[in-house]
Amino acid sequence: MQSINPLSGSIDKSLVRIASTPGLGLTHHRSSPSRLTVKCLDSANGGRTRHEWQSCCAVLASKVASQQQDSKKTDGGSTGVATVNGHQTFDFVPINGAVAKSPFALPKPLSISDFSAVPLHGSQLRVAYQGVPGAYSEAAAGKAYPNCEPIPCDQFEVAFQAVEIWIADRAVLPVENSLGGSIHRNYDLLLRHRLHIVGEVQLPVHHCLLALPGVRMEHITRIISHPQALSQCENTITKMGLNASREAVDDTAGAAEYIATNNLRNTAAIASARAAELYGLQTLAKGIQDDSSNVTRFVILSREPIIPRIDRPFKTSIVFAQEKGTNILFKVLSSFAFRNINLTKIESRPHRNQPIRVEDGGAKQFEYLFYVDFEASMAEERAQNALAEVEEFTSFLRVLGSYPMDMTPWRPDMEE
Ligand SMILES: O=C(O)C(=O)Cc1ccccc1
Repeated sequence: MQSINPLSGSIDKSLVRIASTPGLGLTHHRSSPSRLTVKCLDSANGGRTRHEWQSCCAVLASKVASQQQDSKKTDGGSTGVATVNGHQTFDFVPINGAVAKSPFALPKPLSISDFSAVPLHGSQLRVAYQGVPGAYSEAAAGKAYPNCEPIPCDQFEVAFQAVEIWIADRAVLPVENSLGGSIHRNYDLLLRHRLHIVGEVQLPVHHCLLALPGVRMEHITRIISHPQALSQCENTITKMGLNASREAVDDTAGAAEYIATNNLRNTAAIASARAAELYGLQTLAKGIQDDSSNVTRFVILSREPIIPRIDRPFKTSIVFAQEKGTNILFKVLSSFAFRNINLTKIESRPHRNQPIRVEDGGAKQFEYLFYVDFEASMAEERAQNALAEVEEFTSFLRVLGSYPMDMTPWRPDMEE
């Protein structure tokens, strides 16, 4: 029997090779006179080590800082110029006659082809999230690390990469919601990348319907938001009798920012009260989620796993592929049941590396990967024994992380 390393917890079998993210190299170019951008290269084209990355980032950061100084001088110093998270910003601009904080006053999201170098801020933990300021993921980052520097990214993939290339220390990723269910794409990303889950955050989510100041409910013909937010509010919106199309965008706060930036008077966003404040929108309705107890679960990702402990409640997340045979899933689940280990989640996803198995008689079976969360620490013998047994029924098994459970007492009226 193969032994399990309780730290990394990985038991990769040679039969199934799940590709880890290739090593990334770094180059930089100027995309505009005042903006330095960073491009990623595959390691095959001359990748760099982690330490080289760190020094590259530091060099880039100082170049950006000096460029910002230079452009401030040449611009002659425009009124209301400020700095947020080390980014040059413009403080207050009028939107539709109202004085609101400009979307441009907030840190710009990192994008995959244009990695703006983020200044390194001493010992402050940098937490990457998908979206723009005001997104629920930013609130989740703040709940996990109250003094962190949140780093907005335009895609989840970019948030993963930001950690992998040391631009950020952690990434925060929504994985499931009590009303909307699992965020499937993020399960796939967990497998594709080699980051470790080091924590979880459960965030009560209270959605608002936001529009430009002066816009009334009857003007709204379009509602835009993150697909999860649209699905969490679907019944309420239908009951409100709004004759509006729904459109999915990358994140809730991004929807609010889009309305403000484009002065869209027929469009409303589903987003947080904080997004309304940041982008100068008014709240047409609040608490529009279909159930007041609407909670989103986020996982916190890091380059290194944490050391599992037994002095507080821990959860462990695994992913596995079944070995050929009968009742495999039942056998796997019974490995936990016999040891009184509670399962909190099971999710199946298509096995993209090997989506179909052709049986002897020609029947085609779809192949799945199973994601399971259970309430035990990898430091516990019962968890190690359960996984050793699971390994016998699986062709691939990986521990995504063993981490403290979010035990924050919860009330439906807790506002985010
Ligand atoms: O779009 C956001 O604000 C996110 O952080 C993703 C999300 C969307 C809806 C509920 C919880 C998280």
